[in-house]
Amino acid sequence: MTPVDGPVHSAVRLPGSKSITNRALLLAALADGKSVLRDPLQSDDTLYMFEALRSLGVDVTLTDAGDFEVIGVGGAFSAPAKSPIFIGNSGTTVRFLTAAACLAPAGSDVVLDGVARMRERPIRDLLGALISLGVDAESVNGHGCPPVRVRGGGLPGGKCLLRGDVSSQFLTALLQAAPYAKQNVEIEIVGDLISKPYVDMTQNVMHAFGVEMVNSNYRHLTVAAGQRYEGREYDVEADASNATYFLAAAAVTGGSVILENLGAGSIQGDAKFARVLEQMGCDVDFGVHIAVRGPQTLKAIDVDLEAIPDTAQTLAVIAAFADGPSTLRGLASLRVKETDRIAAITNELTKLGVGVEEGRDFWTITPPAAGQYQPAEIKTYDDHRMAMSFAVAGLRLPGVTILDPGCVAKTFPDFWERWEKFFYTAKQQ
Ligand SMILES: O=C(O)C1=C[C@@H](OP(=O)(O)O)[C@@H](O)[C@H](O)C1
Ligand SMILES: C=C(OP(=O)(O)O)C(=O)O
Repeated sequence: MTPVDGPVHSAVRLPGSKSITNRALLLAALADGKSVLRDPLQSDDTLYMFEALRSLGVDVTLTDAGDFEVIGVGGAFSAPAKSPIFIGNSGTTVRFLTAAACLAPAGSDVVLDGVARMRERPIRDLLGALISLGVDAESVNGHGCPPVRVRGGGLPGGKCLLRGDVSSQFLTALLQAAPYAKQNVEIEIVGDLISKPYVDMTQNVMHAFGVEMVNSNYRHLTVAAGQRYEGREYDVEADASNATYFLAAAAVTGGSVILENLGAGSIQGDAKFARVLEQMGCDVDFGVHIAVRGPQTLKAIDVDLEAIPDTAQTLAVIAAFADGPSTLRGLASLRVKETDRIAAITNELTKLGVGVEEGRDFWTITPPAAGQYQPAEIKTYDDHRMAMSFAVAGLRLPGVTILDPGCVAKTFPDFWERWEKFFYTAKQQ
């Protein structure tokens, strides 16, 4: 990569949100009637969901306009056409479908499997909650990770306990399937719930498709039986997690960036990342568009990112250019994502000459003195967010090479084209 020679002033339109696309696809698939999802994300993760739903008998198509058209199955999937259904390394797809798979016909088994890393990502607590709700479900290899097998025949429902500190996707998965249970579903969260804004997003998308839940302070959540999703036209927001790399460009170069299609009304917690940059000295306009102007000198920060985990790697790289040591906390869930993200960031920032102290759930990141950064080949560990975060370092430092840049396809297949266009547009201004 070639560093930029001054502040970046630019604007960007982002593709759709992964998290919203995969929620909307599933709810539209379960709904009564037809849905059209506008501006959805087309990437590995959403295409795994798309293909899995097709295997479960859902008529879902991609239109010439780039929309997803979905004919809902009214709460009852068909027996799977494929076994196992392959879901790559998509956490949302495997967790959401593990809960919904019991809506396949009685006597059929749905098996979900993924890449080697997916076979290390936890799902035990979700299976335990489903079993409490009357579903026959198991981790096929008995180690609490995919592949999973779920027996069709419906969701009896009732009460369950669910650990909150591993992944909020377990809770989202249960809530999304819950309206089709025979009895009300009541979930009690044990311990603290992480990634809470994703549960708000779930509530918002379920509401948009006509289903209500009661969320008592993220401790006790209830969905009444007998509700049904209704097909509709639905606009998918731009992806706020993937917006962070562009905002970071403003922060580390002292430039300015406008997100053309993301604003304060977003239902994504990660849209608040701009507020974190504000604490580092950026000027932030949080209006119809989110806009960030970077300062002359970025201030170091001490911040808890438990609510917005997908922004942590972006901030780690930004912190490497601040005026002193920063501490990023609340990161325990990063250990079980696409890779062990805590270790991956420590390894790769260290190669650049940055001081990194790593704990179970935090980093303290100390920038080197000016001129003491090192060139490096950055490993990406099959993690899209490693590639996109270190693209930000490449704006400031010579000699940054990103290995396996194609791993961005998980959520942002044309990231590199848009990143280049972003700077091309910048130079025109
Ligand atoms: O519900 C979602 O769409 C997501 C929740 C988060 O996972 P955890 O709840 O496991 O932190 C996030 O990291 C992931 O990219 C998407
Ligand atoms: C953690 C992520 O994805 P998932 O858990 O959905 O695989 C991510 O996109 O950063």
